[in-house]
Amino acid sequence: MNLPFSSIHKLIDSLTRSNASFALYRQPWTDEPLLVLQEAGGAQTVDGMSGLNGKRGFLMAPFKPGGKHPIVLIEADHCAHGWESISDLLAQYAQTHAAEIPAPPAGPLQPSAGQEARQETGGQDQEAYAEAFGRFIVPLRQNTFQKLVLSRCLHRKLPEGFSPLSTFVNACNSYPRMMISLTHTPATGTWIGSTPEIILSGHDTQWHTVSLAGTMPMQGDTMPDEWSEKNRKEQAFVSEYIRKTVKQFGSKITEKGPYTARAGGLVHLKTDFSFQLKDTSRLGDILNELHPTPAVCGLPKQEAYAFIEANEGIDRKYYAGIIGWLDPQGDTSLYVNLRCMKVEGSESTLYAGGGILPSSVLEAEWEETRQKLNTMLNVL
Ligand SMILES: C=C(O[C@H]1C=CC=C(C(=O)O)[C@@H]1O)C(=O)O
Repeated sequence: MNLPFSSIHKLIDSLTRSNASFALYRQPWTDEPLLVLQEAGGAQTVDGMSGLNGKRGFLMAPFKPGGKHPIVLIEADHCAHGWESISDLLAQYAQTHAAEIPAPPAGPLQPSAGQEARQETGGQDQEAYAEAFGRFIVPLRQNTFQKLVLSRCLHRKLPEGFSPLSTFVNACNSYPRMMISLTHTPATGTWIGSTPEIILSGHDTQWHTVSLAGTMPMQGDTMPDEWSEKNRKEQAFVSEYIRKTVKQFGSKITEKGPYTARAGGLVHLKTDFSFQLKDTSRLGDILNELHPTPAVCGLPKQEAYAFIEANEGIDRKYYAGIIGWLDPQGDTSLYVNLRCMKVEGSESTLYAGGGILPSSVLEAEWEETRQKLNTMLNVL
């Protein structure tokens, strides 16, 4: 994917410092950027996932919806696809909203060679992660939980001349299999992500979700496919949960997998679930049951949800939440917001987690989160 004209490039970057609400995204295996832009004001907030029933728009739901992190729906007052139409739309928008768009910062749009400030400014260090791992492993080994997902965050100083749009385009070019997004609303702030995990997609009666878990690094250009017992179990828990949930809502369920699927420099175990829905007016209810799947939370679900909030030691915000286009009358493509970062001022916060079972080993889990964090670090 190429960058748009420099004026549009600067404008998109400036919008991430304004009160505008927009989502720029690219679907897997396409080369076309899509823009959803709300005409004015903060995006609509929705009470609970079921409040999404019948609604249409670009959705950002946090891991745990609540006061500080609302479920947000960007209204599709304007939609465009391809840089040409996006440029036309944004040029018009800039004319009518000139007073609200901050001037671009002086200096180069893209960092020049050797300028990448790979400076860590904090986040969870290995010691804090080890302590959290200790808190998670005890109830797992006591069989209170079957699985828990432990996450961490990493703060990085942004490189000089950092451009959200350049990072978005870099991610599009580096990760053809993933859904890439650059989103901004006053309530959520700015997020950039590169996710491999669909939570719900489809149209009319034909619907799809996946169970994705278990991780190994790519071996050069080869996808490894010798999965450990731990990885298989970890993914089987997710499949079991999804199978049960899909049965509540859908019919004619078919399953394919588990098989090895690539996601950037990593591979995961994946199972596809296809099913039919009689009516699409309750997509919010389905999301309410599906989210958070044991790929990002744990089992039993409600207890794991509460345990993670009390013991993980980080605020996941919109990481491990839901991101994407919701349209009960048209096409829906919603993803779990993984391999993502929040951009704020001169800093970014990157997030990654991994499934912990009683047999988990601290060092291996830390290494896995490090590899997952590299997905976004590599395009920064
Ligand atoms: C929770 C994350 O990944 C999930 C998806 C695939 C594999 C996972 C794993 O192996 O633990 C996680 O369940 C993350 O990327 O932060």
